[in-house]
This record gives sequence, structure tokens and C-alpha cells, in this order.
Amino acid sequence: MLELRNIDCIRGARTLFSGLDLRLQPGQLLRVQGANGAGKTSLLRLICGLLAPARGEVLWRGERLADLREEFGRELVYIGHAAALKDDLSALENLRTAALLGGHAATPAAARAALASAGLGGRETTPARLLSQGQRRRLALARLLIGAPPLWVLDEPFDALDSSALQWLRELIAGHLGRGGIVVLSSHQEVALDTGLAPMVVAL
Ligand SMILES: Nc1ncnc2c1ncn2[C@@H]1O[C@H](COP(=O)(O)OP(=O)(O)OP(=O)(O)O)[C@@H](O)[C@H]1O
Repeated sequence: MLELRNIDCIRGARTLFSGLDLRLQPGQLLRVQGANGAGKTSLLRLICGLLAPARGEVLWRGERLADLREEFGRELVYIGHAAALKDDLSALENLRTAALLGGHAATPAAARAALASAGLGGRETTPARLLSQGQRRRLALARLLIGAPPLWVLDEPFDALDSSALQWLRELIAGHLGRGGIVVLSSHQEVALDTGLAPMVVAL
């Protein structure tokens, strides 16, 4: 369903990895590991079509990303390491805007429900600049609950989360995999996750 064929990734003068092949099935998790600067974020961005490989191709449902663009955008949610929030918008506005940019219009009720699930009930109208780091991560991750995109690409999703948020995210990921979704994540921490299919690991 998601396939990388013979991928080379070069940033600046450095080859970060070359000849990378992998194929992920519905319900499968890919963990991307590596030291700082090894190329984890680059690989995630490449999978999202935000970075072009120097060689090789990424395929989604058997078609090259380059030929898919908009449809692929709706099937994907990418949560970067730094939560991409607009500081002056409220939590609710941030979530609805992020969902809309990803091709999913969220009703106020759906967005409120997602915020409540993320532990941000009562914070709907709080401007993002007044949220703590962990609350900002929760807000960014609430996007996972809107529109049911099958492919989740998460850069260091466990960072800054307290134990209850960590448990919430673990359950969210397990549920998504159980429904046949695909999750690609980078993580410095070894967070135990319930996965049906054996997870795949790429160590850069
Ligand atoms: N736009 C760019 N131009 C040139 N080099 C870049 C660019 N972006 C990233 N790099 C370099 O590519 C390498 C890999 O960066 P990347 O962010 O993918 O690593 P990472 O494994 O995610 O690191 P970390 O664990 O620190 O987040 C780094 O050496 C970085 O300096």
C-alpha cells in the first residue's frame, strides 16, 4: 500500500541513506530510528511527498506520489516535530484550520469532540500561545481524529506528552492499526505499542 523503491536521500552534500526499499501493508507500523541528524525527519517528509528523493520513488496504492498530489493529501496526516499552530488562533480554530488544509472540513462538534478526546476539553477558545508544550502537542495530535485519513506520519509524537497523553496516543495508534491504517513514526523513546502485524523498523 505504501512502498519505497530504491530511495536515495541527499541533503546538502550528505547522503543520508541510499537504496532504501520498503513496503507497508494496511495495519502495519513503521518505526524510524536513528541519532540526531541521521535523517528521520527527511525520510518522513519524503514519504509525505514534501521532499523529493535524489533517486527512486514513493508509491501509494501502487501509484507514484508525483501523480497523485491532491488525493494523497487527503489520505495523509503529517504531524511534524514542531506543532504547526497559529499562536493567535484558538485551539478549536487551529484544529479546524489544520483539518481543512488537509482536505477535511470538521464541524465544530467534531472538532470539540476531538479536543475533548485529546484532554483539551475547556480549552477550546484558548489561544494556542497560552497552551503549554504538552497541550500544544495534544492539540496537534487531535488532528488524527478528523477525517479518518489512512496514513499517519508522526515525527517524534511522544515528545512532551505526560503519561495520560502517552496512553491516549498509544491507544489511538493501536486503534488505527487495528482498522487497517498505516502509521509511520520516528521516536527516540522505546514506547511499547500494540500492533497486530509485526512492526517494521528502519534504523538510519
Ligand atoms: N534543507 C536542508 N539543507 C541541507 N541539509 C539539511 C536540510 N535539512 C536537513 N538537513 C540536514 O540533513 C540531516 C538530517 O536531518 P533530519 O532533520 O532529517 O534528521 P533527524 O534524524 O530527523 O534529526 P533529529 O533527531 O535531530 O530530529 C542533518 O544533517 C541536517 O542538517
